[in-house]
Amino acid sequence: MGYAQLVIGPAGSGKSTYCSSLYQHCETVGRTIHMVNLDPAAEHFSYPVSTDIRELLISLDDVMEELGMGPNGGLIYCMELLKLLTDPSENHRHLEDNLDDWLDEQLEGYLDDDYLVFDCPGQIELFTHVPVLRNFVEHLKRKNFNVCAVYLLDSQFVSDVTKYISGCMASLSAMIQLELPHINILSKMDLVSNKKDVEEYLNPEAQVLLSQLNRQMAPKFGKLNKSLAELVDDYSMVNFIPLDLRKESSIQYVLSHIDNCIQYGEDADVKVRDFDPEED
Ligand SMILES: Nc1nc2c(ncn2[C@@H]2O[C@H](COP(=O)(O)OP(=O)(O)OP(=O)(O)O)[C@@H](O)[C@H]2O)c(=O)[nH]1
Ligand SMILES: [Mg+2]
Repeated sequence: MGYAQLVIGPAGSGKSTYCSSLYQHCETVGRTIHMVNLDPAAEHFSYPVSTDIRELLISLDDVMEELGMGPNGGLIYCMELLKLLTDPSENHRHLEDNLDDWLDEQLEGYLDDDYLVFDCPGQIELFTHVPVLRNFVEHLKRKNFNVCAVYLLDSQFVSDVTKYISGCMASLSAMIQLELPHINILSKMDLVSNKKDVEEYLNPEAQVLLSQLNRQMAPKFGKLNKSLAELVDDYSMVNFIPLDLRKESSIQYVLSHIDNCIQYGEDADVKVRDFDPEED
């Protein structure tokens, strides 16, 4: 049995920074995690990468140059290639392996109880309707991994109810597409000066959302607002944990939620030193 976090969320929401802080935190408390880069466009890392998808892929630069694609379409193409590589062209001969074979090969390098953290690209298509990430997850599950989706949303984007709702919808579509245990995180809390503005969205009441939406939007949206507020309420898992990377206790809190989701440490003798939240 292995354990894995799939770190997803919109571009720039703080996924790689979270990965790096998580890695440092685990070093501090004497816990081993392995970092996997799934972003073909990534260039610099502030954590040691133990598995890197760029070894398998042609680089995003090549795709953009050879096929004349832009960065977003190019990246989706890169990720889709992982599945399509049954017939690699002359130029792409090193792409013969498909994703599953590559993943198998990589996973052989890990031990039974290892804990992997996958830093994903930020193209929202990848976890809303392009099947590649879903297939990837299915394969991890077949390999006996307990996987949790960790969805990051930038706290700067929940400053009002309409932005909050659209953030929820994106998270919800990832939840539905991936069908994984799912933790929502509100990232970059250090940038929020008035915590009250954000607090009401951490665990919101449908009624409050509805009245705020109605106040802000034209009357013709009334019916839609009601449905949206109910939807967010029905999926009561659409709530958010705030994350402030300056605070070890905040990282620890988020990590313990995720661990709980994937049942990490329930039966294993987990080597975690006692943690003192006062250290921040
Ligand atoms: N103040 C602050 N800035 C942050 C935090 N997390 C990330 N950032 C900044 O936000 C920007 C994007 O962060 P990344 O970690 O690269 O975001 P990402 O989600 O990996 O981005 P993509 O991989 O491009 O989708 C960078 O400039 C980071 O320095 C945070 O907790 N606080
Ligand atoms: Mg990143």
